[in-house]
Amino acid sequence: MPEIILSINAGSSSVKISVYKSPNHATPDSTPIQLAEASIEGLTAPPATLKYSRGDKSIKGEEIQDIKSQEDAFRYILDHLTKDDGLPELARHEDIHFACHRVVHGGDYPHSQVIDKETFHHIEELSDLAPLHNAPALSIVEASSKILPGAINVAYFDSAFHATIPDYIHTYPIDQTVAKKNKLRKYGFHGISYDFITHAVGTYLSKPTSDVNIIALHLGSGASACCIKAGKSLDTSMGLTPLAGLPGATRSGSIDPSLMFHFTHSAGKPSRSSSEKMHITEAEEILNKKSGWKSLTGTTDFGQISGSERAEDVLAFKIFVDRIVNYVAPYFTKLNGEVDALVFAGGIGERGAKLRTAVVDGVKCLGFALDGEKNEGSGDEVVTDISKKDARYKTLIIKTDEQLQMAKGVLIDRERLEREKGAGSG
Ligand SMILES: Nc1ncnc2c1ncn2[C@@H]1O[C@H](COP(=O)(O)OP(=O)(O)O)[C@@H](O)[C@H]1O
Ligand SMILES: CC(=O)OP(=O)(O)O
Ligand SMILES: [Mg+2]
Repeated sequence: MPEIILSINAGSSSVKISVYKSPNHATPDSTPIQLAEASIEGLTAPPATLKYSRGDKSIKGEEIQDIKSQEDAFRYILDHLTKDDGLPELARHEDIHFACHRVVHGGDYPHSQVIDKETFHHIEELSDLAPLHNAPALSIVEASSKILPGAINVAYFDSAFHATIPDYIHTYPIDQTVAKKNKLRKYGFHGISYDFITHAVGTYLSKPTSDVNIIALHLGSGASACCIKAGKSLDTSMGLTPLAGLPGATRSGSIDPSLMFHFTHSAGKPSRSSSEKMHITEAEEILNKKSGWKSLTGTTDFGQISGSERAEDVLAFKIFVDRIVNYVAPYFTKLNGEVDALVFAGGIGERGAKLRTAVVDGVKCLGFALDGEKNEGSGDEVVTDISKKDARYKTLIIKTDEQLQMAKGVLIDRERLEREKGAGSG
């Protein structure tokens, strides 16, 4: 019997939820059938907006009030889905069999986990290392366990895709006794998206994923770059936490680590937003929540920044381009120049034509070049080739879909997940 899968992607500025039905006689190679997709965006730039699509019905961006957190967004969307008469497959909460949750920091977990008390507690312990993400995702898991007691709640980790990064890349050159004891290493994030992207490029180029070599850029409210060699993560720009690497909506990205001690004398003190469940210092608060585009321009909306000629916006735009280019060239050399494509994904990567133009211009000496018209007009396809005809290397836009990647995972791993659910209190 077809089963209903709810796939929940809690980002730092948005919650995206898709509803799927498993096909009849599903196998691990089957693709879940999407019934509806809802998102609430702009959590860091209120009012939040709702988008919804089901068949031909769509809501393009309706302003909604009083949605202040990822949990509010989850409850709102679930209510919207169950009340939609055109979605009879999900009329009651009991109709949902699997609820997939994107969890950004999964520590050493190499793959998805059914969320029982122990897993929940372990993810909670990692909250300090993903202050914008793990706690909001867990608030959704808690709500989901109460509202959907019959569903199997599964955590999919952003960090898991990067388990293949070799030790000389994931090790920081610091005292190894402390590093090992406190598990201080590069983990990397946006992995569910990079997994989707790797498969999409393989399908597009008719290659097995194990032959895919790409430089992928997931650019959203949080932004990162990933060097994917033979279908596996070789390196990525985020680190122990999602703060490292590229700047984001409210995040500084990499800076000189000494800077904070000159910025404020209370860098090491607990921040006011620390709670019993999450301990973060003043420094972490400033660099995660009060930096990035917000600190430079006053807005977290990169769409607004790219369309403006204001000096602050132009500076923010140039900083982003500079930091992105700083990753593309080294990753190109790590791949020995054997590159299938440079890939743009995420809210800014998919919608920011001007940013793509500037980034590709910054790496044109490597052999990348854009077709101006294709770059302006990407449609609904999963993969859009925007490279100039005679470019040495391809440039692609990929509409990444973390929700679909998680739902596919359910069909691949369902036996293990059902076993884990049976073994634990799930
Ligand atoms: N036309 C556009 N050009 C550039 N950036 C855009 C455009 N539209 C939206 N964005 C940006 O996309 C970002 C959100 O990306 P998304 O990947 O959905 O976020 P999240 O990190 O919460 O998952 C926001 O900074 C938003 O301003
Ligand atoms: C890991 C991360 O930064 O995620 P997001 O871009 O969704 O905030
Ligand atoms: Mg995201």
